[in-house]
Amino acid sequence: RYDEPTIGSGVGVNGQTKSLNTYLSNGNYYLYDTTKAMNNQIRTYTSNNGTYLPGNYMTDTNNNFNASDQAAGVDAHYYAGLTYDYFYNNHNRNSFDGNGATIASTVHYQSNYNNAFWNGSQMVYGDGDGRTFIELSGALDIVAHEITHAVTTYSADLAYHNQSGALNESFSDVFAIIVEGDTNDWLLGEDVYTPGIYGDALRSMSNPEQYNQPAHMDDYYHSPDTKDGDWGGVHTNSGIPNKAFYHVASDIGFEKSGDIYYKALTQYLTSTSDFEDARVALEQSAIDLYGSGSELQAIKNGFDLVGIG
Ligand SMILES: O=C(O)[C@H](CCc1ccccc1)CC1(C(=O)N[C@@H](Cc2c[nH]c3ccccc23)C(=O)O)CCCC1
Ligand SMILES: [Ca+2]
Ligand SMILES: [Zn+2]
Repeated sequence: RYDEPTIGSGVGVNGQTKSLNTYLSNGNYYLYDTTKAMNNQIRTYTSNNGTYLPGNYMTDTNNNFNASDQAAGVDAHYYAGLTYDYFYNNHNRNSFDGNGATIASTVHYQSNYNNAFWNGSQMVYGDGDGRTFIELSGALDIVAHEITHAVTTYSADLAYHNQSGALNESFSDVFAIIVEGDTNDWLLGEDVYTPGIYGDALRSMSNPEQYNQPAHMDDYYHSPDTKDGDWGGVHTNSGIPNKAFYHVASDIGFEKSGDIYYKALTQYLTSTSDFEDARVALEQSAIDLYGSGSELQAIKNGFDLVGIG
């Protein structure tokens, strides 16, 4: 019997059916995508509500992943593929390390786990408790947010505390929004957050204050550089550069802003960059790509409006 790449189907967290790149081996179909460049692989596992990582491969006997306990894996796999495609097609980056690293995701981590994370090697997704969240891999913006953390680690490696940490967070939110690619969608996590409440989200790029984030340096949130202080409030102060991005992308669109932000992240920013350094890096990236024109002006304007001089 030959092992071979196959195309299956699956039903995601929010009930949509999608085509999946799978792999047939010994009569079982695996969430294992070998179709990307240089045979980069996208592999999706389940922790079966435990804490083992990566856990067990998610498999199916008929290549139709439509069971309710498969939905989180379907979306983790499919959205990892979409995010891989974004970085490869728009920035010629082969996976998060630029060298075809395997993208591994584990779903059903712990029980009722209301969060997700990149653990330095792979992505990990909780199922949510059904009230605050449903399975977190069901949101493309969350999957893209996590994979961008890996891109950042292999590029600027922005230290995860204080302003560099808030930038780390902001760049993950920025590429989450760009990968989703909907100019009306400035929200993060809306597809899996509070299923009982319509229209709310974890964060808003256009209106950070709506979810208790500052949108201006005047309101910078001073928090302890500790785990309990969210390392100086990295998920709070990201609202300031996030709002700047909202202004920039509203001016020049997702394609140009994506190219400027990618160049800054991969060629200019370093682990200790702060908000001012980010402005300088983004201005320089705009000049490199487009000269001193409207794109540069958009960066200046966006950062002026949030008080980053
Ligand atoms: O990647 C990240 O920045 C977040 C990683 C959080 C984490 C870190 C280390 C160990 C475990 C979990 C995860 C996400 C996040 O922004 N989490 C925020 C908000 C949040 C989600 N679930 C929560 C539960 C309680 C409190 C806050 C939260 C946080 O952890 O602050 C990103 C997109 C959605 C979830
Ligand atoms: Ca969104
Ligand atoms: Zn993050």
